[in-house]
Amino acid sequence: MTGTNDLRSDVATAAPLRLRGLTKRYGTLTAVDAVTLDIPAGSFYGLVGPNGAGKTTLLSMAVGLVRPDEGTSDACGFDLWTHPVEAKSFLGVLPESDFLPRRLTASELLRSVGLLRGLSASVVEERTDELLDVLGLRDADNTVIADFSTGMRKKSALAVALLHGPRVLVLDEPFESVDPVSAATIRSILAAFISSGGTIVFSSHVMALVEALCDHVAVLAAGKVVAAGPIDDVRGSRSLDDAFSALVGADTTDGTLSWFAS
Ligand SMILES: Nc1ncnc2c1ncn2[C@@H]1O[C@H](COP(=O)(O)OP(=O)(O)OP(=O)(O)O)[C@@H](O)[C@H]1O
Repeated sequence: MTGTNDLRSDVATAAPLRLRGLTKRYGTLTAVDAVTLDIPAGSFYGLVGPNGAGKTTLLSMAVGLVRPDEGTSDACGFDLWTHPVEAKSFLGVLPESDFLPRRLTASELLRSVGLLRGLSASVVEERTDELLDVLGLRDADNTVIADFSTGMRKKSALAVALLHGPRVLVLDEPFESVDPVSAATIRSILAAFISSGGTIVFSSHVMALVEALCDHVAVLAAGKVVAAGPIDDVRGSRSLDDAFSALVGADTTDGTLSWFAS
């Protein structure tokens, strides 16, 4: 059996995230069907697909939140299920669902999470202060999370994902419900994270955002990867929007409902 020290020596060269044959079934539905993807080091990787394509299920399996029926996920060389503590230490995760404790303020949340993740009290204080300022949450710090707007919760969850200094960020719809000013802030934070050598995987429905931010993209449809790779290869001479429609099937309805004219 390979020991943790042997595995750790491979961390520098291992792919930040390596998915092999990930499959999840719910009853007769195969939500994710044998997905294999390598997320290259330093990439800004977009995951796109229609509603119900399996993006959240795939990302949840990739980070160890949902157990796959088949397949594996490795973060920096550590399997999420056989070496979860090591694997998760490299990951910063923004899940889709609202998991935040409702009775804490953002700073109470960050302090608790930081200490639970083994950071020293001084580092936790420093990073909490910085995150509250950068994400514009300082003025809301006399408000508990239960009274936050959806966008404020999203920014608090992003702060939680960033706190321990992960190498890989896995973000499910990070820009959903976020106002344009906050979205610009989040974009700058993500760009700085990439510049400092990090890797990001994020899901989105907004093709313009994926085109503006990402160098790689995977298109998921009905649980399967239908295209993946450098974004220029996937879209070819088309816009990503057009490539997406061609890959997943364009909407052929004209949007008219029978009672519109009555
Ligand atoms: N816990 C669950 N139990 C049963 N079915 C589920 C469960 N979670 C997801 N599904 C189903 O799996 C499929 C994929 O869902 P998923 O949320 O992963 O898609 P998605 O691409 O993230 O969708 P969206 O873009 O709408 O957020 C859907 O048909 C969904 O109904």
